[in-house]
Amino acid sequence: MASHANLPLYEKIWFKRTTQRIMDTFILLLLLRLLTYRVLSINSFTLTTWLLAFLCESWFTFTWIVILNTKWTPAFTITHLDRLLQQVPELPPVDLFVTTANPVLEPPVIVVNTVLSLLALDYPANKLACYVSDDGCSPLTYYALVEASKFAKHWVPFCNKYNIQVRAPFRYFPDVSTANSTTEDSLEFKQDWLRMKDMYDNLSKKIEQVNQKPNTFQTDREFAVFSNVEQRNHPSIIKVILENKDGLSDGLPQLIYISREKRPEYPHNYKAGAMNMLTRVSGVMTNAPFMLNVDCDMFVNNPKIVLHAMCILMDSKSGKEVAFAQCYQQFYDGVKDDPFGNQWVAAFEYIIQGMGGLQGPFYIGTNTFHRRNAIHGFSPDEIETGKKGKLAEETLTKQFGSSKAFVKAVVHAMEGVSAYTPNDVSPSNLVEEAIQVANFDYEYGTSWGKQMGWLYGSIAEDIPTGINIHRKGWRSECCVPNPIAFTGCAPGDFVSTMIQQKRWASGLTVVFFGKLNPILVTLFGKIQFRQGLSYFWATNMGLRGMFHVCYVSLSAYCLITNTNLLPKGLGEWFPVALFVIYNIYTLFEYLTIGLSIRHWWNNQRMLTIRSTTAWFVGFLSGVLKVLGISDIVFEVTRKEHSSCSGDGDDVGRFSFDESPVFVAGTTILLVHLSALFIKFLGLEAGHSANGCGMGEVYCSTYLVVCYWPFLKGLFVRGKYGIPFSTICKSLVLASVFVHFSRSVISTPPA
Ligand SMILES: O=c1ccn([C@@H]2O[C@H](COP(=O)(O)OP(=O)(O)O[C@H]3O[C@H](CO)[C@@H](O)[C@H](O)[C@H]3O)[C@@H](O)[C@H]2O)c(=O)[nH]1
Ligand SMILES: [Mn+2]
Repeated sequence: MASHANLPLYEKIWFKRTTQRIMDTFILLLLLRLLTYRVLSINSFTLTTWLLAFLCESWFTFTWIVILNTKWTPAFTITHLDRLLQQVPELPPVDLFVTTANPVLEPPVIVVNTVLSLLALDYPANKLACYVSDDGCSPLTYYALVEASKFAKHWVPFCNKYNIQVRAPFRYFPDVSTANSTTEDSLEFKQDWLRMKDMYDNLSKKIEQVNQKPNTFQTDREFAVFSNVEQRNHPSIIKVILENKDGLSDGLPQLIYISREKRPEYPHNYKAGAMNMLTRVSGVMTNAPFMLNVDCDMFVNNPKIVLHAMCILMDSKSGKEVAFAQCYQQFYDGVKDDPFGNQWVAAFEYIIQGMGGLQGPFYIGTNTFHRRNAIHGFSPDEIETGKKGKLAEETLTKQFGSSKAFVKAVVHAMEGVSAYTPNDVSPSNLVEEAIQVANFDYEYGTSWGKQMGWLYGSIAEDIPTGINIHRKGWRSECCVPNPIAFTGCAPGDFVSTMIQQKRWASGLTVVFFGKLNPILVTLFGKIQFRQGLSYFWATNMGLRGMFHVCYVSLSAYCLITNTNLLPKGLGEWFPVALFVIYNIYTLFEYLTIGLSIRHWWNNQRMLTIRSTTAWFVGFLSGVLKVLGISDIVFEVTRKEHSSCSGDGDDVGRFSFDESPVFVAGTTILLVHLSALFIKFLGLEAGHSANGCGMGEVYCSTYLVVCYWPFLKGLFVRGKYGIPFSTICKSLVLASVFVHFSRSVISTPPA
């Protein structure tokens, strides 16, 4: 037994994918070949065409190098639970954060299931406190949580007794096979199972009923605080729903509901604001050295996950520099073969795992275990020195705000995990202190959201928050236990997917052009070179969209004007080879990890669609925000009970709305259709000797094939059709493009 004493709690295994390296290099050589062609053929193009093509192709080549850099030295981690329990007899407390913002898009029954799965974690209950932040300030969400806490008194013991794996009831019960236990006490189990199912059905019915008749609340004293509140104008509301006063390890974790103060004239910084508030409120109440953050739809799929994460964060050697352990995101009931390209299976496998071998994965906003000290903005060295020489209280107040209780918590946290002592005052007696730190004016003049915590200014708060942590010298690790730690809800349709993509692109564009630009932080911070390159890739999503649109327009322009972009004749082989090899290779990548050909094609098609629409539009709105011309709001994605619950046959069908994203898409489609039309009818404007060849025709055809769902959308009315106004706008834009191209070519150079 004692032999475990000094063994590491987790191991990191690096591995090599040789085929991948060979193929990557080969594709890189072809890209370089295209670039050389471009450089050598400068005289056969007009200057603008040449310059644009050159810029785009250099950008694509550079992007390819950056991707290689991210993918080439992947690593995964193995955690040793048995060693943890022997080396760390006293497990550290963990605060659990759940954020919700909109009771309509995020139905309370989903939030409740996430919370139930957290309350039922396989970890000493007296070490867990679950904090729910409700930016929707919805009495319904609160009511659902209160009812769920009653159910939890039965649900948690049931899960523990039978060692249930999926502890979110709405995922557990529909799977009827769970009712058949193989153990001896199966009769008892069956009875318990039925009893629990009954209670859960009751719970969801209650929530549903109240959902339909919201005025039921007005009579109840407990809900009095919610009367007359507006979502964007109300004082802080904090309700302690469950308390574990006796500190029982087999009792229930504490459960606290919070809706922070909001005033219409003040920004509340969306999710980042909510997370910072949660950090403070939990600091005042329980101040656990580690915090888990999940979105309201990400329920626990592996009840031992906290133990796995603790193996990483509590490891006495390498664990010390780890600021956060990031678990993968996986989605339940995802539409088959990922038609909207939003399940990210391949991305996690290749990109996030690749970063696992560098300074560590990005912080992706959810399913993350954070070290409180890192969120408080300290670097690993500062923790060491802070422990020795005391930091002046004045400085701390300036940084963290005027709450004495919270500043005390910060100092206490710095003393380290082993010095942790639980708060002897129970949360319900600390509500007043907590309200103070949840109020909107608390952060004025402090460092919250600027130097520490979740960063403000970008609606994609996760990546910059991670950059800010990494640049202080911290590392991060992937935590990938089997079964997977959390599963959640991918956007169920095309419109929400595009909303999400646009939000990411605009948010990241703001980061790219800001203080946390990856090049700057690599030069001036402690971000390792290759990590910096990966961040460069992550934050330039919008810019990639811009270059993509530029290239796509260029190829249409060439068709319309009968000029060429790609080499002709014998030289045609290498763009074709590039295209074919790239596709075979990505297909191979998908097949290797067990995905289907259909899945691959859907993702390829969506890559083209989203980068030329949502990323491009996101880029434009990000630039407007950087220039101070307009602001961006966080649009929450709709979460559904089951993404397949939709309209039967229509699952996976593309829906559209009036968003500018679809104007961009429709315009591109119309432009390419006209270009092909012009080419085949021989209506090109110019008749230069250097006319366009087959390369441009292939490009346009490929694009139209990718855009097939849009083409269908042109001829359908209703939800699955492109709105008439969008078609009109796109027609105008497309005509302007065609007309402009033709007029350029017919005007002889001065
Ligand atoms: O004002 C707000 C807006 C959002 N949220 C919460 O933020 C979370 C993420 O929002 P969601 O609409 O689900 O966005 P996704 O695109 O699905 O989320 C991804 O992208 C976000 C950044 O754009 C990250 O914050 C998320 O963690 C990450 O999962 C949800 O729990 C929301 O309730 C708030 O708490 N307050
Ligand atoms: Mn989400």
